[in-house]
Amino acid sequence: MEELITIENVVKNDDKGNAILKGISAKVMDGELITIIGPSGSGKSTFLSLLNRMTDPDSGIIRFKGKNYLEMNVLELRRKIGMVFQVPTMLSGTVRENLLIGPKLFRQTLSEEEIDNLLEQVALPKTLKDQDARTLSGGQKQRVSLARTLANKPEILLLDEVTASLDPTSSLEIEGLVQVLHEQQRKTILWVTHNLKQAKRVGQYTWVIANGKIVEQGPTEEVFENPQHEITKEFIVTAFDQEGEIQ
Ligand SMILES: Nc1ncnc2c1ncn2[C@@H]1O[C@H](COP(=O)(O)OP(=O)(O)OP(=O)(O)O)[C@@H](O)[C@H]1O
Repeated sequence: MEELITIENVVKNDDKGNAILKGISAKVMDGELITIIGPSGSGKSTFLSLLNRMTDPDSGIIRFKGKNYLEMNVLELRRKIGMVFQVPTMLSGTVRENLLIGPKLFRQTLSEEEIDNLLEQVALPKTLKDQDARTLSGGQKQRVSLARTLANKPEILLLDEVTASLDPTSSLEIEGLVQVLHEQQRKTILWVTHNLKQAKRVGQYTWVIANGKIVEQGPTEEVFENPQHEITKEFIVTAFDQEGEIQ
């Protein structure tokens, strides 16, 4: 299995120089689905934003297939490593126009067949193509947002709380779509979620970020069933306790 992303001792400070991420090292192998969990404010979103160069580390190196991020063209990198956010932002225009935006940056377009195919991947009817994207429901917008990222044919998908603002049904539907992308297209996925049940359900591997460090990483089942680190134990037990089901 190929090593896609290599993270070497990455430090990221806030504007005042306080460390948000305090030396993170990790590897992402081709085809993995990694769920990233951890207490609120621990640095999960900051970590993910470094991986598609929305921001750069203060020290340390991130590599994609061995190449230093800083030596890569940003647009090209974001095309290969796509990101989907908690709140789907639709640009003005139809669903079709929203899907064409990414390829347009590279002077490319999508055939109607490719558009239909993208809509099919996110389980939206073709008939939505001509609808104003801003009139869609929250769940539909998140599907378009996912399809818009997929239009760039990314090798890696970064998902930042993508189901957090959806109702439980839409959330499970998006979850299912992502799992299909992973299983059928072998997409590599890093998925930050505060929904521990979701992290447990979908993850192959799970990383726990606490206080700006990865304090635990391993196969998802092991992390949940037999956490090694005190912070993880407390975090998982407290969360499941609140939901009324310690396992
Ligand atoms: N641009 C910034 N300037 C200053 N502080 C920041 C900035 N971005 C993030 N932080 C701080 O860094 C810490 C980590 O934030 P981050 O959003 O990465 O955490 P998180 O684990 O994703 O949290 P949550 O689960 O609540 O979304 C927080 O204390 C946050 O206030």
